[in-house]
Amino acid sequence: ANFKRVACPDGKNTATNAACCVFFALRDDLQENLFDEQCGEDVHESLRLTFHDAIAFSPALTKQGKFGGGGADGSMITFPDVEPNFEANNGIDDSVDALTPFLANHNVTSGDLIQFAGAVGITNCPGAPRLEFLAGRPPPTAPAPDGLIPEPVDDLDKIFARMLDGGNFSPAEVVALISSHSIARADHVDPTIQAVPFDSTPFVFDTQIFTEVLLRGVGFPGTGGNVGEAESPLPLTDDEDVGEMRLLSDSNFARDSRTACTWQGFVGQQAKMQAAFKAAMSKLAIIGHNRADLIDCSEVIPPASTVAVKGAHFPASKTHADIEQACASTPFPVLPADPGQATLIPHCPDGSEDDCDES
Ligand code: HEM
Ligand SMILES: [Ca+2]
Ligand SMILES: [Ca+2]
Ligand SMILES: [Mn+2]
Repeated sequence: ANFKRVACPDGKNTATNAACCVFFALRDDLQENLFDEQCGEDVHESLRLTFHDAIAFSPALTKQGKFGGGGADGSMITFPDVEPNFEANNGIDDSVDALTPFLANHNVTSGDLIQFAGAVGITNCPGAPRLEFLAGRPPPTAPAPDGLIPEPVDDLDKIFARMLDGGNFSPAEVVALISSHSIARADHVDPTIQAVPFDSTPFVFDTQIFTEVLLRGVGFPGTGGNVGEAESPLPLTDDEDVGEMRLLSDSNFARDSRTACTWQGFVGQQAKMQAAFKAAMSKLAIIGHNRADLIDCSEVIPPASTVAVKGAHFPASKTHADIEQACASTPFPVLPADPGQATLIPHCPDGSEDDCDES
């Protein structure tokens, strides 16, 4: 092996492989001009885009002689008038529009840009692991066909089959990937409210998503009756501080006998969740490619956030009695409860209620 580092043309950095050099400036540009070094909306939407670009890949379709999509190939960005218009990609155009300008100033492919942005972005989120980043995805050849993105209304048989076909993911790996919903807010599930968080800490990559989705649902934030939505334990809403939303699919993962124990097993287990998410993301990020064809540029990803993360807890007004135990073999762990009445979930990463221009 040759351990000599190459000097990058920027005169500032060295790299294990010359192919990694372009990513240093891209990293700094993304952090300064898109993410603002925060775990805000653009980070969340970039992470969602890593999934929607990658999972649109189907060996099952290829076997039928049809084009099954190119996986993590940047098709979402290169053909912006096709896949972003599919119903299951509603809202993905925000991240496509945000990332596209970076291609003008950085010599990278759209497929590399998407996975790189996701990995860089989540380093702004307390609690998130540092992901692997491999470079060298070729440009996409065509947009993926419709129908390959899981939707919250889909039953679990359908979601598990799609995730197996698309990324060779087991149900346990699907649950690990849902850690991403710890830094996630819905803009399009309920048309009357935007930036509706899936847990009470949408700017922290913690295990609250696994804790809170197991709480008994009591109502809907905004309006009821939306497709793919289940009742939430914390629907309290006040203006921009919209209450928590639960996706029907997340509700099902938490309660289905195939995944309930994996789901509960992440409650309060931050390091275990981080490791499982990182491993599953390593598979997701290279769907449609051979690992051996890519170059490891993980060194360009910033270190993980060192901001301390509060341990798993019941949000104020909730206790162990509100848990709907679904794992048959292991009792739900004992957790502390925040005191007092139910509180609103802040709309902004800095904890304020408005003026952060994040929707
Ligand atoms: C497998 C089943 C999944 C379903 C049914 C699903 C569904 C959804 C839905 C409906 C939204 C709300 C979109 C909106 O209305 O704005 C959402 C948001 C999000 N999803 Fe998923 N998702 C799944 C898996 C994943 C995976 C595997 C990832 C990443 C690895 C991911 C990352 C995200 C993120 C980060 C957001 C928040 C985006 C934002 O805050 O703007 N999801 N998901
Ligand atoms: Ca794609
Ligand atoms: Ca969270
Ligand atoms: Mn959003």
